Amino acid sequence: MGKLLLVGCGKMGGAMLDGWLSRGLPASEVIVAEPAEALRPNKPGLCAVASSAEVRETPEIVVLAVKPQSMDLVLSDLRRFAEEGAVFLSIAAGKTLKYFRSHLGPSAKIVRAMPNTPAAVRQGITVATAGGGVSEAQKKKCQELLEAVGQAVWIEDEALMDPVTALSGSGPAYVFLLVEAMAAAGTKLGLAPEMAMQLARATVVGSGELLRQSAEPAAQLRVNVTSPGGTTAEALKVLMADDGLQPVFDKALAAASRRSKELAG
Ligand SMILES: NC(=O)C1=CN([C@@H]2O[C@H](COP(=O)(O)OP(=O)(O)OC[C@H]3O[C@@H](n4cnc5c(N)ncnc54)[C@H](O)[C@@H]3O)[C@@H](O)[C@H]2O)C=CC1
Ligand SMILES: O=C(O)[C@@H]1CCC=N1
Repeated sequence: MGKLLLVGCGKMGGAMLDGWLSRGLPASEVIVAEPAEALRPNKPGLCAVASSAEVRETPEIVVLAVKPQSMDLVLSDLRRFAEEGAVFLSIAAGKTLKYFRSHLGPSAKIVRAMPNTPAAVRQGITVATAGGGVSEAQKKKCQELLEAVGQAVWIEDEALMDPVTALSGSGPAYVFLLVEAMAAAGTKLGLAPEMAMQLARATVVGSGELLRQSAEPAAQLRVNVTSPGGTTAEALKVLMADDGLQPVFDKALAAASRRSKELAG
């Protein structure tokens, strides 16, 4: 034992693999199972196969980075590793510890985690929860894997993984939509589409960096932009009205959280 098996090398699995390798994990310690040839990594020392059925040696950790809808099929071949004591680190939306125990055996060691796509630039945030039987040393190893692509936060209450998925897991999409919506609104006011997109993008990137570097809370950073009687105040009257942005986000996150629960089955 000792190797790491990554099952699924798509957007998230690929980003995590890049993070591990750039953090110094030797490629020879990693096996990747990925059916899509174009996504199967071709790196010196790294063993990449089309299917986990080809993997003989029991890995120390199996990272599950396939779609929730593919999970049943993937697990049918991996139960043998659970029986040998491998730890399973799943990043799949919705799939519960109970679900994994029902497929991998009641004593399977499982960590359920929810990262996000800024992991691709090591700026992700992952929330993780460990099932029974996972030792502190095993948790630490999972934490190292997750921290290779950003921050990692542990929680005890698994039920919170649904709202976590709705907030930080899906959250990057909301921010990108905000960029699209700001650019579209600017275009409607007469800006050329390319210029509107350049301004919207730079504004979100710059604001993100300000948020990262500043000790002030987001609400104060907002106040700092808002000159009394000025332009921002007029926009915020619309965005902060009773039918403004908050009820839209309330509805959107509730829908995502509900979907996370549905994916459990
Ligand atoms: N994309 C995102 O923002 C996030 C995704 N997730 C979770 O990560 C998981 C993967 O999502 P993405 O990377 O976005 O999807 P993806 O579709 O980019 O990657 C999934 C990969 O699994 C591969 N795959 C399918 N069947 C397989 C099998 N039998 N054995 C090995 N590999 C197999 C596919 O070929 C594909 O490359 C999902 O469960 C999703 O819920 C979690 C957090 C954020
Ligand atoms: O949309 C999804 O289901 C996945 C999980 C969080 C982000 N992407």
